[in-house]
Formats: sequence, C-alpha cells, structure tokens
Amino acid sequence: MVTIGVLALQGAVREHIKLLEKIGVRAISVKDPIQLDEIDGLILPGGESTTMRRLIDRYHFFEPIQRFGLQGKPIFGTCAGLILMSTSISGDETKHFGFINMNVERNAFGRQKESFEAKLSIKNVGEEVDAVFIRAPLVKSIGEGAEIVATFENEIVAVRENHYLACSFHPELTEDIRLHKYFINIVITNKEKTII
Ligand SMILES: NC(=O)CC[C@H](N)C(=O)O
Repeated sequence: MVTIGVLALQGAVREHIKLLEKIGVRAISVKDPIQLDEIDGLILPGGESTTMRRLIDRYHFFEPIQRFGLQGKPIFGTCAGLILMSTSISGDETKHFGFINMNVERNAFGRQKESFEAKLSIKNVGEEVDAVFIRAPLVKSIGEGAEIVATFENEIVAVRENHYLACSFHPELTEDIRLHKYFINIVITNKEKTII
C-alpha cells in the first residue's frame, strides 16, 4: 500500500484527495514538511503558482520538497503545480523546483479560452481522457530527459521526466481517474525498487 500526499497550502487539494480515495489509495493533506516522511509520492495541486510559491517559502517547504524529489520520490504537478516543477518560466526570473527540464508560459490560453474542457490522448494512459483547463500554463519547450506525454492543439500539455509528472490541466476536477492511476503506478514501481 502506498500513501500519496497532496501539498495543502492552497488550491485544489480536496479534489485530489477525493479522487485518490476513490482509487483506493491512502491520501493525506500535507500541511507540515515533516509529513513528507510518511508519504511515497507527492501531488503539487493547481491553484495560483505565485501564491503557492510564497506559502512554500513561508512554511519552509522548499528544501524538504526539493530533497523529496532528489531522493527519487515521485512528484505530480497539476496546473500551477506544473509551473512549480519547471526549470524556467517565460518572462519570469523566479526559480522553482526545476524537476522537469521545460520552459513554461503562464496563463497561455488567453482570455477567450480562460477555462474549457477537452478530451486528450495521453501516452500510456489512454484515449479521450477528460481534462479541465483553467487559466492553464503551456509547456513551450522541453529539454534533455523530458518526454511529451500529451498535446492539445499541437501544444504540450503533459510531460514526464523519470519519476516526475506534470500536466497543465486539472484531472482531479473530472471523474476520470486514469492519469492519477498512472501516477500511482509510478509511485508503486518506485517503492518496490527502493525496497528491493
Ligand atoms: N488552474 C491553475 O492552477 C492556474 C495556474 C495559474 N494561472 C498560475 O499561473 O499559477
């Protein structure tokens, strides 16, 4: 059995927890860095990346999350969480975790398309996967090690690099559990590897 933590500083925390519980894994809200010791995988939820980053610093999460990732523990960033996982942001000097070698653009869809739903083909996950985009970022380019997992209208919307996964949409606001299952499988495989 694996335990997944959802960083609970801001954003769509409860929705992730509900979906994880629906799948049948143990899920906890992570409000204190000490809780990172009891989880096997972490979700950085959607919300507002500048606010979330400020709270990460205020509650002393930056180093512990960085260490968590560098230890080889899986992390899944959704929407604002994707921004936090990037190596660079267009027109913004803020340095985030840099877990995935990618450059992202915030709020990339413009006003007409502030929020919308789409069905995506996601590599190793499935076809017609439900996705909700809300003031979503886009991945403008990826570097060595990063792999495109899904595109929407020829733009990159999901990326994986080893034990790191990120998507620019909100899978937790749908009933579609397939992308979360995919992440949980990364966590399970990783845990088995560590035990052996
Ligand atoms: N739904 C979301 O997480 C939106 C992300 C938000 N636009 C940001 O830049 O942080």
